[in-house]
Parts: sequence; C-alpha cells; structure tokens
Amino acid sequence: MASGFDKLKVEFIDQDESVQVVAETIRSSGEIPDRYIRPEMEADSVIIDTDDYNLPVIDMSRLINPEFSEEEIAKLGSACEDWGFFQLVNHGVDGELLRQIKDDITEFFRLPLQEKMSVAIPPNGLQGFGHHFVFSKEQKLDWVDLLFLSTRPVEDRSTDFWPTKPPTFRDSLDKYSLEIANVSAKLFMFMAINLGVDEEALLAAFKPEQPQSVRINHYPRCSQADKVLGLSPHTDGVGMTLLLQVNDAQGLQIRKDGRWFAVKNLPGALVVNVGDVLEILTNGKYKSIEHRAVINPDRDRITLAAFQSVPLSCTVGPLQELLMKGEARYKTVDGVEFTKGYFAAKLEGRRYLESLKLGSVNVSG
Ligand SMILES: O=C(O)CCC(=O)C(=O)O
Ligand SMILES: [Fe+2]
Repeated sequence: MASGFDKLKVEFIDQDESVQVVAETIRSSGEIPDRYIRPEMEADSVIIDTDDYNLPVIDMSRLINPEFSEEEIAKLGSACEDWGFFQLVNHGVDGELLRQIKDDITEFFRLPLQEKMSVAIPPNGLQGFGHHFVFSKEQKLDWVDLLFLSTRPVEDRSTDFWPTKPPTFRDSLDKYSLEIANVSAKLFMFMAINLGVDEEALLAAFKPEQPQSVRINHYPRCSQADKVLGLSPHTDGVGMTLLLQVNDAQGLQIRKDGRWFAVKNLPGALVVNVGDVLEILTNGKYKSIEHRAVINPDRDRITLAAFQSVPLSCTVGPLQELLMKGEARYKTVDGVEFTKGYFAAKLEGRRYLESLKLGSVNVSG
C-alpha cells in the first residue's frame, strides 16, 4: 500500500554509486572523489571529552516511578530546553530484541551490494537503500549508505522495500518500531507535564496515525575521515528522534554554543532529540538542535534513527494552551505544507524552521 510519502512530490537525481564501494576503492588508491570532500571540516573546532559537556542522562525508570517522577521530569524539561538532546537509560526496550535488530542490521549491510540493491530507492523515491536527497550533480555527497523506511502506521508500510535478508529483519524492525512508538508516547506525556499542559496535548498533535519512519545509516570507515562527512549538519523535521547506536563506534556531533560537541556513546542508552515540530509545538521552549555525523578512519559505524513525525492531515503550530501564557513565535501551517517546506529547504541547505518564526525573536539555541 502507498505510504504517506507518496503524496509528496520530490525530484532527486539518481545516484547508484554505493559509498561502501567508494570506500573500498579508495582504500587501495587513496583518492577520495571530489564530491565527498568537505573543505569546511578543517575550520570546525570540536570539543571532545570535557566533563562540562556531557549530554544530560534521563532515566525512564525514574520518570515512571511516582517517588522520583517529579524530579526526573524537571531534568527532562531542562535537557529539552538547554540541549535539545539527552541520553535515555532504562528505556524498557527488550534487551533480546535490541540484540536481534542490531545483528539483523549489521548482517543486511554486510550483504553483497547486488542483494542490497534489491531494495534500492527508485527514481524520485524516498524509501529503500541508497543515497538520500541527491538533487544536483554539483551537490556534495554524504559518506553514508542508508536504508530509509516508513514503519508506522503499519498499514502504510511499503513492504517491497523491507529487506528479506536476513530473514529475521522484518520481524525485528516491526517489533522495534512498536517499542519505540511506546517509548516516545511516554516521553511526550512527561514533556507535556513539564510544560504544564494537558498530559495528552503533545501526543494529540501526532494522532491519529503517529507516523514513524526509520533511517538506518551505515557509515563506512575512511582513511581520510577528516575530509568527509557522514551526515551534513541538519535539524530533524519531525517531533522526536530516538537514535540507536548499532555498534559502539562514535560519530554523532551536536552544535552547542557555536561549537561542535562530540556525543560519547553511553552503552545501552538511546540518544533522543527534539525535532523541529516539537520546537514549534512548545513555542520555542524546547530546542531542535543542529547535528551531524562524522566518520572514523578505522571503524565502520551503524546507527538507526527512528523519527516520530506528524500526520500530513494535521496542523503544526504552537500549542493553544501555551498561547494563553504568551504570544505565538511560530506560524501555524498544515502537515503537507510543513513536510514539503522541510524537504524543499533541506535541498537548498536552509533550515525551514527559521522561515516559520514570527517577528525577529530568536529562540534557537
Ligand atoms: O547517525 C547519527 O549519529 C545521526 C543520525 C541522524 O541525525 C539522522 O539520521 O537524522
Ligand atoms: Fe538527525
């Protein structure tokens, strides 16, 4: 059945070169194709390993425990306001399922290219294996092969793009998708409490479908890792993103106070971030923060980003309950306009969020 994505017309240039193949070729020749070279990388300063800059850690077992809930909800609120990112521990996702999905994803990316191409992104399509957002011959390319799939609502899945190898892949992703939908629903509820609005108010913005998609990223190692970029700086045009580190290689960086900060993997945690929609719904209280992925010289990295997005039938604007306390800082637009605007701006390297701000108030981090 057709997914919500099919209602959005996007035109991309076909790009059948796999980064994995490029990476293997340059291992012998040492030559990185110019399209992957990012001169801007040299100018950026990155902070690593300083104790002042640890992402907040939020504990789901404390959020749901009446004894600690109030304290943990306050911490959650500060994390969303000050960082727009946090590490979620004790999230309750079944350990055996996590092991299985990590194995399945790793095995999928190990398949010969020809096998992976059986679920390749078709011309002008969004779902499947390959590159995302290739819209001009001049555009710099990200050092990543990815598998993008719409996972919820279940009846909107385009299963043609769901790998059948390894055989457990579909079942693991199906189960994981449900677990993540439940975790994010709980987080939206605790965030609503923190914001002082009705408990269901945030979740309601994502109903009835509570759409979810996943972007499974495979970043091959690169001998000249400091010259390429796994994922260009961006914000997520969704409600919330929950990132699973499939192996323990590092690579996520977030922009804080004008500098790039390397996120240290916390074993077992999900990295959660506020998306553009949540920034708008909260009228700028929670921040959607720019982030990117860098490449390692000696290790491949694999991640799974699960995006909780808004239905195309909804409206995206500051919550009415919050507007009783202050003026709207963002325009309200419908779901189709929002999603099209996000994709169009992204193709031009702009942040769509900026264009939705009202007046000159600058509320971004
Ligand atoms: O792989 C990562 O570390 C970041 C992924 C991400 O930001 C995304 O897929 O939107
Ligand atoms: Fe992202």
